[in-house]
Amino acid sequence: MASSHLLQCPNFSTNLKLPSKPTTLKTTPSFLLIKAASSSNNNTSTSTATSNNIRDEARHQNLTNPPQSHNFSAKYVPFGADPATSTESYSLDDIVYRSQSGGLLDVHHDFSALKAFPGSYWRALFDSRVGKTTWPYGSGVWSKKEWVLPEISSDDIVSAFEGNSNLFWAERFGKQFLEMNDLWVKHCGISHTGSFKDLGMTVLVSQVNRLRKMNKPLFGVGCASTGDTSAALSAYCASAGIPSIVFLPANKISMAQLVQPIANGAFVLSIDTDFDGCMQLIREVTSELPIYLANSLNSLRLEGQKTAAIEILQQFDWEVPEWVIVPGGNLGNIYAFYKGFHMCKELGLVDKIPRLVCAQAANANPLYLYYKSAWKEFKAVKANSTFASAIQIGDPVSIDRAVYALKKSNGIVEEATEEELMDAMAQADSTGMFICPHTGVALTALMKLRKSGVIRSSDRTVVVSTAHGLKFTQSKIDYHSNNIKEMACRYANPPVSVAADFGSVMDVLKKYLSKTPKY
Ligand SMILES: Cc1ncc(COP(=O)(O)O)c(C=O)c1O
Ligand SMILES: N[C@@H](CCOP(=O)(O)O)C(=O)O
Repeated sequence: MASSHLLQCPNFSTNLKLPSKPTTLKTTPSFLLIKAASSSNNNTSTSTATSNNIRDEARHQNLTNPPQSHNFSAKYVPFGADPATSTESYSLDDIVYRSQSGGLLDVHHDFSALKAFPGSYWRALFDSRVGKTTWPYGSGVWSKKEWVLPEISSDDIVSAFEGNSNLFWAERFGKQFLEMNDLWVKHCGISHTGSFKDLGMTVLVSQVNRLRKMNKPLFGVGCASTGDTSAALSAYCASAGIPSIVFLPANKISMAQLVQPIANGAFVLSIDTDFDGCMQLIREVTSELPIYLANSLNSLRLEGQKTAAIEILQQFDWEVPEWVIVPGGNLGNIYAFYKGFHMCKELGLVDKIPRLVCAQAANANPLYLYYKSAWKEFKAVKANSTFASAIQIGDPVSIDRAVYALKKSNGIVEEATEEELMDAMAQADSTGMFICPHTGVALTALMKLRKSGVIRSSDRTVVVSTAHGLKFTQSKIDYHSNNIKEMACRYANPPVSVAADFGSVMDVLKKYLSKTPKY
């Protein structure tokens, strides 16, 4: 074994000498490309010393100063299988979504290789990459590349520098409505296509890019969607020049969501069914045609989504919050959060994981009903219409993953009626946020758990906001116009129509000032 690791710093001209057994790394090395690097791609045009963009720069660094090789790797294994006894596994370069028994798959990382480096090393490495433009590590997802897709070449990555999303201190909302002073909202929807799906899609489309360069028979990528997966898929595919095909339930997604894949040049099928119907169809189609499946049934997606959990810990300087609340539909994301937290604990970055809460709309609540039956019997439901339209899902593909995550994290499932979720959204907006109805579902869960005393006033709590409110303006317009049947719209704030003359405007303002409490 060599006596030292020579790790090449991408941004600085000096090489860092690290001890051969990196057990304690007290100072932040400034940094370390632990090279991820099978260069199986055929895209390695030999760059000269003059680098003219960040991708070329990364390629040039690798050619001129080959970084320390490593043996990090990942493969597909059947979800929930005991690694000690199961022999079934697949390369990530295989096109496979299900195990032999028809069950889910999981991406399994070689923990023994990752564990050769202590938690302090990983914390310092991840921290060193935040806020940079270095390809591809400036992305919040690819800053954790060794834990995501360790073997992909940086050249094959399709990224919009996603992640690194705002962890917002909800000071006024916490104080005013919940008597909490340590409430945070992780704004995953303030993102390239306006939802957390970007985190998973950069990984999936990057892998497809690699597979196509390997001449695997893949014409394009397809998904069923309630509007956010399709937006992310079409944007990342368009950026890489890969065809995308999206199946959308007709008249069940917002205009803003519908126009995203249209604008990005996807082949859009508007199908007269619900999301579960579209999901069934895309599964059948992708087993017949050379179209790669991009829904979270494909476990690659969750590898990207799990980085939001790591990012939360990082943003708290590696302190672990008590609670993390996630709205759930197809149920991949709740497992992705569990996986991110679990990896941080297993690899010594933190010493515990938060308790997870999965929040569902009462109109589409199969997980909630299952939880309430003490996990006795799962029954898919017919999902009814909900303002939280992106989680109008009755037969979630990741049900087993969600149950696993909740059991392992001492988790809870809550639900929100239409009135509760819309009121919660309006309340949050009235304190300066502009959230989506799904975040309203998560906030309702928080309100209920505060009321019952399960979540205490001082508990550090993170609510995951999954999409941008601007995608769901029609629901806000309906609410603030008092235009929703059988809903009181208690926090509606409709505009006042007034004639265009000084007297009328003054009358209206005087009335307003006399009624409004002074701050
Ligand atoms: C905005 C939004 N929030 C929450 C979810 C739920 O995520 P998951 O399907 O992973 O449970 C989805 C998609 O389903 C979504 O688009
Ligand atoms: N909300 C999702 C539903 C599909 O979920 P996925 O994570 O399995 O792709 C969407 O926006 O389509």
